[in-house]
Amino acid sequence: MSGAVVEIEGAALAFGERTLWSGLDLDVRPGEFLAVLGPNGSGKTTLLRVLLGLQSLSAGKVRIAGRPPGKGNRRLGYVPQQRAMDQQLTLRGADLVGLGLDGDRWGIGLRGLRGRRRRIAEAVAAVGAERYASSPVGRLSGGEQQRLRVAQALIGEPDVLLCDEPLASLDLTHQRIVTELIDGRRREAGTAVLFVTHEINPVLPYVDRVLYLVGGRFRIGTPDEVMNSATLSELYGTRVEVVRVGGQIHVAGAQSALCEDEVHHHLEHTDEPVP
Ligand SMILES: Nc1ncnc2c1ncn2[C@@H]1O[C@H](COP(=O)(O)OP(=O)(O)OP(=O)(O)O)[C@@H](O)[C@H]1O
Repeated sequence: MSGAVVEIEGAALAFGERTLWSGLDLDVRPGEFLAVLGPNGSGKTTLLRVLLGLQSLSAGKVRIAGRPPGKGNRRLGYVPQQRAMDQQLTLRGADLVGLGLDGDRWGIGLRGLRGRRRRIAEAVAAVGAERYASSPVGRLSGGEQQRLRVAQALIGEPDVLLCDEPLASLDLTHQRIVTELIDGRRREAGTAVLFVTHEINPVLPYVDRVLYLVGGRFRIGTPDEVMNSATLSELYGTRVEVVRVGGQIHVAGAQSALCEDEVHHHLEHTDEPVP
């Protein structure tokens, strides 16, 4: 036993002729914060789907807390990519958060019910969502819905938290609230965090290691080891300039190396920070 809570060994994933990544070996320790970066279509979400047991590997194996993914693995929390919820959805915010407790043994009776209510209230308060916790989620803004999803993922006290661009629709204040919440959880409870993001800067102070995927290749290391001109130039196969300004990382020049149209489209603004 390596002590890692996520163990990925010799993993490969291909769809038809296209290999997203192969030869991926990665152990994630309890409490570690791993940022998963890479351009559109590089396989970031697919990696999370493998860990969730929703996608099988083409080769290799994956273990979460020593067990295969899927199989009722309650050790996982998941914050999906932001998608607007159906406006007609009448489920209340607090009930959405409470779904994260499903499968917990609350027992029957008032004590179980009170305990459940208290935990939901605490989770709602932790993301600052008290004001709208009783409203139907379909009527809430994208950012409000996203804070409830984070509360839902954390309430089950997971050993591993999988986040798919959880900051995408949040303003700067709520980006900070959510990242500090996730950071607090991993520090206090040793939850390992795999955080897919296009933008490393909002989480840079927390990141222990980066997994950077590009066109079937990848690098794993500390932000300093991966987010530098030499490493990213090698990964993209062209000259890429990485500059640190005021504690932030800016990447320029990667777009010319990317051959997929959608990637060009995504990166067409030269001053946009490249993932
Ligand atoms: N079940 C599938 N069958 C075939 N191709 C798939 C399947 N699932 C994903 N893909 C393809 O694999 C590629 C990687 O998708 P994925 O969603 O993992 O990328 P990503 O890195 O998360 O991208 P983005 O930054 O755009 O969210 C995409 O080209 C996608 O179309």
